[in-house]
Amino acid sequence: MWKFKTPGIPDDEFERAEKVPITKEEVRVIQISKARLKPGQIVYDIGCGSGSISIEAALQIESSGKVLAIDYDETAIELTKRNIEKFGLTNISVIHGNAKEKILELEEADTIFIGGTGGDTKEIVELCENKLKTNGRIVIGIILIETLYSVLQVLEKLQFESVDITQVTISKSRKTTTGTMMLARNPVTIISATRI
Ligand SMILES: C[S@@+](CC[C@H](N)C(=O)[O-])C[C@H]1O[C@@H](n2cnc3c(N)ncnc32)[C@H](O)[C@@H]1O
Repeated sequence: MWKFKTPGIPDDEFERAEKVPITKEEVRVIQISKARLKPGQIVYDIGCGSGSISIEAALQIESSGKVLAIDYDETAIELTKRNIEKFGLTNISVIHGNAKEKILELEEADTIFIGGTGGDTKEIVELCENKLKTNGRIVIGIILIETLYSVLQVLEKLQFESVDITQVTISKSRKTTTGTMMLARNPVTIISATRI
Protein backbone atom coordinates (compact mmCIF):
# COMPACT_ATOMS: atom_id res chain seq x y z
CA MET A 1 0.00 0.00 0.00
CA TRP A 2 1.40 3.44 -1.02
CA LYS A 3 1.64 5.68 2.06
CA PHE A 4 1.45 9.18 0.53
CA LYS A 5 -1.60 10.97 -0.88
CA THR A 6 0.38 13.73 -2.61
CA PRO A 7 0.92 13.04 -6.33
CA GLY A 8 4.38 12.16 -7.62
CA ILE A 9 4.92 8.45 -7.15
CA PRO A 10 8.47 7.68 -8.38
CA ASP A 11 8.49 5.87 -11.74
CA ASP A 12 10.46 2.95 -10.36
CA GLU A 13 7.66 2.16 -7.89
CA PHE A 14 5.55 1.00 -10.86
CA GLU A 15 5.74 -2.37 -12.57
CA ARG A 16 6.94 -1.63 -16.11
CA ALA A 17 6.95 -3.37 -19.49
CA GLU A 18 9.32 -2.52 -22.31
CA LYS A 19 6.65 -1.86 -24.92
CA VAL A 20 4.25 0.09 -22.71
CA PRO A 21 5.24 3.75 -22.30
CA ILE A 22 4.65 5.38 -18.91
CA THR A 23 3.77 9.03 -18.29
CA LYS A 24 6.81 10.11 -16.30
CA GLU A 25 6.52 11.22 -12.69
CA GLU A 26 6.96 14.99 -13.17
CA VAL A 27 4.56 15.13 -16.15
CA ARG A 28 2.08 12.99 -14.23
CA VAL A 29 2.14 15.47 -11.34
CA ILE A 30 1.22 18.33 -13.70
CA GLN A 31 -1.59 16.30 -15.27
CA ILE A 32 -3.06 15.41 -11.87
CA SER A 33 -2.84 19.04 -10.79
CA LYS A 34 -4.63 20.23 -13.97
CA ALA A 35 -7.46 17.75 -13.32
CA ARG A 36 -8.36 19.32 -9.92
CA LEU A 37 -9.66 15.98 -8.62
CA LYS A 38 -11.96 15.66 -5.63
CA PRO A 39 -13.00 12.67 -3.49
CA GLY A 40 -15.97 10.74 -4.92
CA GLN A 41 -15.40 11.61 -8.57
CA ILE A 42 -15.74 9.37 -11.62
CA VAL A 43 -12.56 9.47 -13.72
CA TYR A 44 -11.70 7.90 -17.09
CA ASP A 45 -8.07 7.13 -17.96
CA ILE A 46 -8.12 6.60 -21.73
CA GLY A 47 -5.00 4.80 -22.90
CA CYS A 48 -4.02 3.85 -19.35
CA GLY A 49 -0.73 2.17 -20.38
CA SER A 50 1.02 1.17 -17.17
CA GLY A 51 -1.86 2.55 -15.08
CA SER A 52 0.30 5.24 -13.44
CA ILE A 53 -2.26 8.03 -14.00
CA SER A 54 -5.11 5.75 -12.88
CA ILE A 55 -3.27 5.01 -9.65
CA GLU A 56 -2.42 8.62 -8.86
CA ALA A 57 -6.03 9.63 -9.66
CA ALA A 58 -7.47 6.80 -7.54
CA LEU A 59 -5.51 8.06 -4.53
CA GLN A 60 -6.93 11.58 -5.00
CA ILE A 61 -10.59 10.58 -5.45
CA GLU A 62 -10.39 8.14 -2.50
CA SER A 63 -12.48 5.00 -2.10
CA SER A 64 -15.77 6.88 -2.71
CA GLY A 65 -14.66 7.64 -6.30
CA LYS A 66 -13.91 5.37 -9.24
CA VAL A 67 -11.36 5.28 -12.07
CA LEU A 68 -12.26 3.55 -15.34
CA ALA A 69 -8.95 2.62 -16.97
CA ILE A 70 -9.16 1.77 -20.69
CA ASP A 71 -6.55 0.42 -23.08
CA TYR A 72 -6.69 -1.68 -26.24
CA ASP A 73 -3.31 -3.23 -25.64
CA GLU A 74 -3.38 -6.50 -23.72
CA THR A 75 0.08 -5.99 -22.18
CA ALA A 76 -0.98 -2.53 -20.94
CA ILE A 77 -4.12 -4.01 -19.37
CA GLU A 78 -2.14 -6.75 -17.58
CA LEU A 79 0.41 -4.18 -16.40
CA THR A 80 -2.30 -1.84 -15.09
CA LYS A 81 -3.83 -4.77 -13.17
CA ARG A 82 -0.44 -5.62 -11.65
CA ASN A 83 0.07 -2.02 -10.56
CA ILE A 84 -3.43 -1.80 -9.06
CA GLU A 85 -2.62 -4.89 -7.01
CA LYS A 86 0.79 -3.57 -6.04
CA PHE A 87 -0.71 -0.30 -4.74
CA GLY A 88 -3.59 -2.13 -3.04
CA LEU A 89 -6.34 -0.07 -4.70
CA THR A 90 -9.95 -1.18 -5.01
CA ASN A 91 -11.45 1.84 -6.84
CA ILE A 92 -10.11 1.21 -10.37
CA SER A 93 -11.97 -0.84 -13.01
CA VAL A 94 -9.90 -1.98 -15.97
CA ILE A 95 -11.52 -2.10 -19.40
CA HIS A 96 -9.87 -3.85 -22.33
CA GLY A 97 -10.80 -2.42 -25.72
CA ASN A 98 -10.77 0.54 -28.05
CA ALA A 99 -11.82 3.73 -26.27
CA LYS A 100 -13.87 4.64 -29.36
CA GLU A 101 -16.31 1.83 -28.52
CA LYS A 102 -15.86 1.46 -24.77
CA ILE A 103 -16.58 5.11 -23.85
CA LEU A 104 -20.14 4.70 -25.14
CA GLU A 105 -20.90 2.13 -22.40
CA LEU A 106 -19.59 4.20 -19.48
CA GLU A 107 -21.39 6.32 -16.90
CA GLU A 108 -20.78 10.10 -17.07
CA ALA A 109 -17.40 11.37 -15.90
CA ASP A 110 -16.20 14.26 -13.74
CA THR A 111 -12.72 14.06 -15.21
CA ILE A 112 -11.17 12.47 -18.27
CA PHE A 113 -7.47 11.87 -18.86
CA ILE A 114 -6.41 11.01 -22.39
CA GLY A 115 -2.99 9.37 -22.68
CA GLY A 116 -3.42 7.81 -26.11
CA THR A 117 -5.90 7.83 -28.99
CA GLY A 118 -4.21 5.67 -31.63
CA GLY A 119 -4.90 8.32 -34.29
CA ASP A 120 -8.62 8.66 -33.50
CA THR A 121 -8.10 11.90 -31.60
CA LYS A 122 -11.02 13.86 -33.03
CA GLU A 123 -13.54 11.06 -32.50
CA ILE A 124 -12.35 10.27 -28.96
CA VAL A 125 -12.34 13.92 -27.81
CA GLU A 126 -15.86 14.34 -29.24
CA LEU A 127 -17.04 11.25 -27.33
CA CYS A 128 -15.45 12.65 -24.16
CA GLU A 129 -17.35 15.92 -24.61
CA ASN A 130 -20.60 13.90 -24.57
CA LYS A 131 -19.62 11.96 -21.46
CA LEU A 132 -18.24 14.81 -19.34
CA LYS A 133 -20.50 16.41 -16.74
CA THR A 134 -20.86 20.21 -16.75
CA ASN A 135 -17.71 21.73 -15.21
CA GLY A 136 -15.93 18.40 -15.75
CA ARG A 137 -12.26 18.53 -16.66
CA ILE A 138 -10.40 17.02 -19.59
CA VAL A 139 -6.61 16.60 -19.45
CA ILE A 140 -4.76 15.39 -22.53
CA GLY A 141 -1.08 14.41 -22.59
CA ILE A 142 0.42 14.83 -26.07
CA ILE A 143 3.72 13.77 -27.60
CA LEU A 144 3.07 13.96 -31.35
CA ILE A 145 2.64 17.33 -33.04
CA GLU A 146 -0.04 15.80 -35.30
CA THR A 147 -2.07 14.92 -32.18
CA LEU A 148 -1.55 18.40 -30.79
CA TYR A 149 -2.91 19.92 -33.99
CA SER A 150 -5.95 17.58 -34.02
CA VAL A 151 -6.77 18.31 -30.36
CA LEU A 152 -6.61 22.08 -30.88
CA GLN A 153 -8.80 21.88 -33.97
CA VAL A 154 -11.47 19.74 -32.33
CA LEU A 155 -11.54 21.53 -28.95
CA GLU A 156 -12.33 24.80 -30.68
CA LYS A 157 -15.58 23.34 -32.04
CA LEU A 158 -16.74 21.70 -28.80
CA GLN A 159 -18.29 22.85 -25.53
CA PHE A 160 -15.08 23.59 -23.61
CA GLU A 161 -13.75 26.74 -21.95
CA SER A 162 -10.55 27.82 -20.19
CA VAL A 163 -8.38 25.83 -22.57
CA ASP A 164 -4.85 25.72 -21.13
CA ILE A 165 -1.83 24.56 -23.12
CA THR A 166 1.30 23.79 -21.16
CA GLN A 167 4.45 22.33 -22.67
CA VAL A 168 7.18 20.89 -20.49
CA THR A 169 10.61 19.51 -21.22
CA ILE A 170 11.95 17.72 -18.19
CA SER A 171 15.67 17.20 -17.73
CA LYS A 172 17.01 14.62 -15.32
CA SER A 173 20.48 14.38 -13.84
CA ARG A 174 22.99 11.67 -14.69
CA LYS A 175 26.35 11.13 -13.04
CA THR A 176 29.35 11.18 -15.36
CA THR A 177 32.96 10.40 -14.50
CA THR A 178 33.61 14.12 -13.93
CA GLY A 179 30.34 15.44 -12.49
CA THR A 180 26.61 15.56 -13.07
CA MET A 181 24.99 16.33 -16.41
CA MET A 182 21.36 17.09 -17.23
CA LEU A 183 19.68 14.98 -19.92
CA ALA A 184 16.57 16.38 -21.62
CA ARG A 185 13.56 14.19 -22.34
CA ASN A 186 11.11 14.80 -25.19
CA PRO A 187 8.70 17.72 -24.73
CA VAL A 188 5.18 16.83 -23.59
CA THR A 189 2.22 19.13 -24.18
CA ILE A 190 -0.62 19.02 -21.68
CA ILE A 191 -3.93 20.46 -22.80
CA SER A 192 -6.62 20.89 -20.18
CA ALA A 193 -10.07 22.42 -20.37
CA THR A 194 -13.43 22.63 -18.60
CA ARG A 195 -16.68 21.30 -20.06
CA ILE A 196 -19.26 24.09 -20.32
C1 LIG B 1 1.58 6.92 -23.84
S1 LIG B 1 0.69 5.52 -23.36
C2 LIG B 1 -0.10 6.06 -21.90
C3 LIG B 1 0.78 6.04 -20.72
C4 LIG B 1 0.02 6.05 -19.41
N1 LIG B 1 -0.59 7.34 -19.13
C5 LIG B 1 0.95 5.64 -18.29
O1 LIG B 1 1.26 6.47 -17.42
O2 LIG B 1 1.42 4.51 -18.31
C6 LIG B 1 -0.65 5.47 -24.49
C7 LIG B 1 -1.55 4.25 -24.33
O3 LIG B 1 -2.75 4.51 -25.07
C8 LIG B 1 -3.23 3.30 -25.58
N2 LIG B 1 -4.20 3.64 -26.66
C9 LIG B 1 -3.95 4.39 -27.77
N3 LIG B 1 -5.08 4.54 -28.48
C10 LIG B 1 -6.06 3.90 -27.81
C11 LIG B 1 -7.46 3.69 -28.05
N4 LIG B 1 -8.06 4.21 -29.15
N5 LIG B 1 -8.18 2.97 -27.17
C12 LIG B 1 -7.57 2.44 -26.07
N6 LIG B 1 -6.25 2.59 -25.79
C13 LIG B 1 -5.52 3.30 -26.65
C14 LIG B 1 -1.96 2.56 -26.03
O4 LIG B 1 -2.16 1.17 -26.12
C15 LIG B 1 -0.98 2.96 -24.89
O5 LIG B 1 -0.95 1.97 -23.87
